[in-house]
Amino acid sequence: MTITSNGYQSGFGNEFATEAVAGALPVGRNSPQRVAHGLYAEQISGTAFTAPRHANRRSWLYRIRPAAMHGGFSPYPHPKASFHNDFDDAPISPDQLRWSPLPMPESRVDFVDALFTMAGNGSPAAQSGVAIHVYAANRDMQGRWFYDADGELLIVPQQGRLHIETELGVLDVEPQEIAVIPRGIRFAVTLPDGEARGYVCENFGAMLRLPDLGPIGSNGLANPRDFLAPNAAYEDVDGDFELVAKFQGHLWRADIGHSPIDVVAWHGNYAPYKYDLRLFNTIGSISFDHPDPSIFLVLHSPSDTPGTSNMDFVIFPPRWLVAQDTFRPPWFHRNIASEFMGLVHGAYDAKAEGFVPGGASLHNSMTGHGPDAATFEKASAADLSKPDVIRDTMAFMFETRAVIRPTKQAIDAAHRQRDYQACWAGLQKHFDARR
Ligand SMILES: O=C(O)Cc1cc(O)ccc1O
Ligand SMILES: [Fe+2]
Repeated sequence: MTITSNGYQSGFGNEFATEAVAGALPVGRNSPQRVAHGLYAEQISGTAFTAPRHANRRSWLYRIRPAAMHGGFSPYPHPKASFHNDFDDAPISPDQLRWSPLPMPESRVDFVDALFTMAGNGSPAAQSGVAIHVYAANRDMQGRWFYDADGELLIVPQQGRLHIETELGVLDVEPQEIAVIPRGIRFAVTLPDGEARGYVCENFGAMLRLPDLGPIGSNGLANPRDFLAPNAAYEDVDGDFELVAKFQGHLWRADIGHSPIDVVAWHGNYAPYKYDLRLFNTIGSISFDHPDPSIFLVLHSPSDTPGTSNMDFVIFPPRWLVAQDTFRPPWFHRNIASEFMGLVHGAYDAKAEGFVPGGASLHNSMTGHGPDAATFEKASAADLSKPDVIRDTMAFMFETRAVIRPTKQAIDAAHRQRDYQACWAGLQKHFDARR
């Protein structure tokens, strides 16, 4: 049961239309009395029916069997009990936190069973906040599919490609690309490279969208045409299969007698998509000073407060640094927002050591952080008469308005770097009032 990609349609949030069998898409109506080829018509809405038109998302699916057809749900015993939304109320320390990469499992584990919840805030019930997970998987999802009713999934592969078969078609993604699976869409992940590691932001809040560009103008940052949604691709397979669901913070399973990847045609603007982070058009300072990292915003989930996101997805891609009389790396800072960072590739310009691909850091609201001692010394002495180029790098940040609560398993994890704060210990006192 492997479906190959049927190609992509481009544009962020477009009104897409695609059919894998000629004539399967109804013309001029959504729900004809009898759908062509004996298909069932089914709508999936991702926003309220009455959401403003610019924010309204729904798609019509023409499928072999409706989504309602499966057995009853019972609790799904996740093998490691590591995938959840228990950001409990225990006091969390304001410490700076950092982790090495999640080790590859010793036994064979698929994408869903590999998910390890690092941190989060809010809740699916409140429809606000995020959960942040990592995965290290070495097995294909076989004969089972997953959907998340609690949030859309922003998947950031770090190592190994993912072949994602969704109801609406196939996404093939590799490190330095991202995939977004909307709430409710069923999918299975297989691993063309045998193993894979990465990060997942489960967004309980408003769907991810492109930011406004303000004075930047009508182009730049992530350009809408570079977002790709799949063409319809389906299989017609019966068997004893499993459907795993995440609903209100808990996992459930049901028997299903057929592959749910049976959507022969669909149209609409509620769809999975992928984006190559290497296509990001980075805007930066060409005079002086290091700008706020909001210039690196790829996608955001707005909150009810204008300009204050439920979650901002920000990347730090390769770029030129030319600012004059400027400390060029990220400055020392404390922010109202909370910052969970990961590294897909290369090195990050604020951290000379310790922050490695597959690793993660967490700097919560008002916790001081910034360049480590080695970076500070180097950048303070750098020759600014020539530009610096940062090559071979791809760091990212999930930044949220609410404090990000690490899970107990993340705090207790053997791969947490318990000496992280030492990276600032070597910063010298240089003050001299007479100089
Ligand atoms: O490394 C960080 O902490 C992320 C970050 C980068 C930057 O360029 C400015 C502020 C900021 O929080
Ligand atoms: Fe920061």
